[in-house]
Amino acid sequence: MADPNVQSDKSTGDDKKGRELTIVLPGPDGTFEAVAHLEHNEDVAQPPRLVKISKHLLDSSTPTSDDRERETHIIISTASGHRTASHFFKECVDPILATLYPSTHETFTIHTTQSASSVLELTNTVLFPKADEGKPLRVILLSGDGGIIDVVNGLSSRPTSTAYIPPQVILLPLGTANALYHSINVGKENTWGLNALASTASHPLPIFTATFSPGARLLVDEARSAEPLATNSLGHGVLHGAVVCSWGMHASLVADSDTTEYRKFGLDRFKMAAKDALYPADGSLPHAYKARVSVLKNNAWLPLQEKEHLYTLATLVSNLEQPFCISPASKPLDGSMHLVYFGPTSGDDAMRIMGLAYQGGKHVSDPAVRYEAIDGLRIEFQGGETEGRWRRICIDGKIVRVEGDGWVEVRKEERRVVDVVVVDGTA
Ligand SMILES: Nc1ncnc2c1ncn2[C@@H]1O[C@H](COP(=O)(O)OP(=O)(O)OP(=O)(O)O)[C@@H](O)[C@H]1O
Repeated sequence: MADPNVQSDKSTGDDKKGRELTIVLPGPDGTFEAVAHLEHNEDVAQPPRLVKISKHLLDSSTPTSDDRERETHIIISTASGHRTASHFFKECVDPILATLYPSTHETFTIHTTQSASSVLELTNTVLFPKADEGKPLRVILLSGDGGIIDVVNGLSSRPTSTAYIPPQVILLPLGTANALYHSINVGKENTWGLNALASTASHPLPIFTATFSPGARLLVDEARSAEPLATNSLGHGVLHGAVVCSWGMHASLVADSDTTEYRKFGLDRFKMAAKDALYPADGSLPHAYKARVSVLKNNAWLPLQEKEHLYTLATLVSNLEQPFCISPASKPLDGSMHLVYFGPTSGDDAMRIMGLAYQGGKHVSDPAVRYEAIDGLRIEFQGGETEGRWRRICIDGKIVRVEGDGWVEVRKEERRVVDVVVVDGTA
């Protein structure tokens, strides 16, 4: 899927070969276009550098649209990924915004995170009230999946009025995995979301709701403390997601690798934690996770026959990292939910299966893997796991520990609380 407004220049000198990126951004009023010349970082996990930005007037003298009505908020999540969001904003995003929106960019409000709860607080206190009174908002989010999930949860936490307008969110992938960004832009050149800065096309973000039994706690501060969840009218804990709900191997490795120490290794932290989980020091097999697992299809809950499990994952996206295709049948923002499942096996076999996911999602054809479209997933522990570490559920990177006889139930959510800005009308 090539974007005609994005060019990778591979014809320059050897040292820069393949590292240049040119993005043509149509001015929002149709009278000019901005051309941003960038240079990719040698480390592909690091954002590009803006070399030059120029502006060209177009022949058309009739402005096509004007986006002055949309109030813009910029969220810089300082601790996401390699902690480069602030630098990338100052050196790259801000000059592009100044060129695209010369008369309004100074009115854009910049929010820089101060703590792990900053995005949720901002959403609750600023974004939700404005959206709920019908103010069109644009949110430029420099973060990983955690940032958008906090926005989604903040906007979903209260009933909305009839005036509610879903904020438009522009995702700039400054986190580690950036699953949502890479799934929306699968197969395209990585522009770090910059081409979306000039787009007004958007698509509703499909989300799911995870409901938890009483006593379930959100683990925070590297699992040093546990907090209660927001609750629904029945008093059950609730968390919304747009990417993944998992239990077993995937949830454990996300949880175990979410420490400052592991985070220094970027994406490799997941592989390092996977090795630790799959090859226990005493030489035993990976843990066989015990619970009753059911899937929701056509309004009926169907229990799996297996009583022990290794990998249980429901996802709304295709890619959990850019090269890690967990669900090849998922199309960008299509609202489908897929189950990826396999039972207890050796560390080598689990690594082999996961390796296939890095080959364009070939694992789904492996006989050991169950892969199907579902509408929901339920996990009931029924006292089968006495240790809390085997009852950790991952919702888009957040970890919730469920009680010994507790449960979690995940369903696709009908509500749409944010729209994601897309380019060319395609997701
Ligand atoms: N100033 C800050 N101090 C403490 N925590 C912060 C601060 N800014 C952001 N955070 C937290 O850091 C975490 C960053 O998560 P985020 O998902 O954005 O990045 P990531 O985990 O590197 O990427 P991904 O989820 O895509 O793998 C979030 O929990 C966020 O609340």
